[in-house]
Amino acid sequence: MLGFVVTGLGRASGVRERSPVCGLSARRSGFAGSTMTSSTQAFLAVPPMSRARILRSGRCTSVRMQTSTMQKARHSDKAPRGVHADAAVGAIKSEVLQRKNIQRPVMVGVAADSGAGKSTFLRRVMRMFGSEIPKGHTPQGELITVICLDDWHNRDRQGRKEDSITALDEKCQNFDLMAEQLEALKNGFDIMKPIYNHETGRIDPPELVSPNHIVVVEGLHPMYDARVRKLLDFSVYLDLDDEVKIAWKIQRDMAERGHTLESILASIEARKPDFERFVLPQRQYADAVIQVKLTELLPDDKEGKILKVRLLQREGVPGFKTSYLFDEGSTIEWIPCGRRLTCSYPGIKFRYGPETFYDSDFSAIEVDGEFAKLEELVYIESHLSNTGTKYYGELTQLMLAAQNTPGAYNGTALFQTIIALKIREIYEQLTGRKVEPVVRS
Ligand SMILES: Nc1ncnc2c1ncn2[C@@H]1O[C@H](COP(=O)(O)OP(=O)(O)OP(=O)(O)O)[C@@H](O)[C@H]1O
Ligand SMILES: O=C(CO)[C@H](O)[C@H](O)COP(=O)(O)O
Repeated sequence: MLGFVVTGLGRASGVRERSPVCGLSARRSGFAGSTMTSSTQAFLAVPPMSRARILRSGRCTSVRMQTSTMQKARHSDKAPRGVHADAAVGAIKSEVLQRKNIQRPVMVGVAADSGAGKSTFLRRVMRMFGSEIPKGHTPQGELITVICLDDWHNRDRQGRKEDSITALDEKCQNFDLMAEQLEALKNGFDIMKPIYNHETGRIDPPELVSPNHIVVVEGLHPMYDARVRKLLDFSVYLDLDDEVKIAWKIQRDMAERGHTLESILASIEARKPDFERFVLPQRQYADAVIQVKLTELLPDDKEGKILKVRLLQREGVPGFKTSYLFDEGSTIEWIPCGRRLTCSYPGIKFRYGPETFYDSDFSAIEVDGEFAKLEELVYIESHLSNTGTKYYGELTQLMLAAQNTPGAYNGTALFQTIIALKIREIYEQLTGRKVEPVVRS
């Protein structure tokens, strides 16, 4: 038994509303400074409930420490310049397991390049579990926690510059620590996870993250390291063609961040070799891939407003019943425009069929074009099966509820919503639990 008083922990600085994932305009927060202070050490020794309270309040109170429940992570000091020396894993199982009655955390990986729509997708997923996005660095809702893998970058922005290395490079991640901490979380232990602060480009002292019913790990490399990959119950890859990536980045970075067209194109080009080397290969491991391409309904369209979106679903994944159109396993082309579905130019075309992807059995649903009226989607929904809905029309209701989000009228929202429903279904299948629908009929 140890016993001392924690003082001067400092404030959780700059806590502002942020997106569920890395690097969106709302900025990340953390504690000031980047090395482990005696107060941080003392903090690690406080029981998890008290630590959580301190973190949530953003204030330091004097806490008399009863017992030590955290230990230094084995791989914490492997990073260059010892940046992760203060990371830790729980020495005993998290009290959260009992309090929330968690049987086993279900872990989901979401991989994509920066700007590929992870935040937009994860907002849909979080809404599926009724979670408002909590404030703070890592959103920890009642049912779901979303962890950004940028937090295991082992060099800060300056360090990357000095070493001429991009954030996508495998050498820029502390995979040993990532694997150790995510495994601990999956096995029911709290962790003190590092923070990569996108506002300052620095690595901040760690934050407490506890196991949850569902833990999503998202970012550039969730399926890169075999040890992390094996922890995942389900994995998703968001796969944008270059033209679409450029169109979305232009729209965001020019409109919202004041970048020039030249600088956006240059940054995409500069990242490309490492993207192809370190991020893209993870696509082969994904259980679901959402591909976003330019439309084929308009010849030579480069604008990126009308999209062809494909949902590739791996067959045979435990708990994952693949969705299909009309008749499972057959090949279908469908133009639903007519009396039951209003279409505007250039129309809408669906395809469904089995497909071999990286030598594995997949099925693919594809939609090219835009929906004119979301309330008519129920007609499409009535021809889709295994969507994971709990009542007839739930998919349409969810699409309607998110009608002001990016891609609401095309296949990106449709397939992202189906995958969010699938994550709910997989969670239920793997745990035997039930989750109430958030949007009622
Ligand atoms: N389905 C979509 N249709 C059109 N635009 C989209 C879609 N999804 C995302 N976008 C736009 O693309 C940009 C990037 O999206 P988002 O922030 O979700 O990506 P991200 O992967 O989280 O990015 P980062 O990693 O850089 O934070 C945003 O401007 C967003 O509005
Ligand atoms: O690809 C990224 C994933 O979000 C970022 O560029 C990377 O994490 C580095 O962040 P920053 O540019 O804020 O230093």
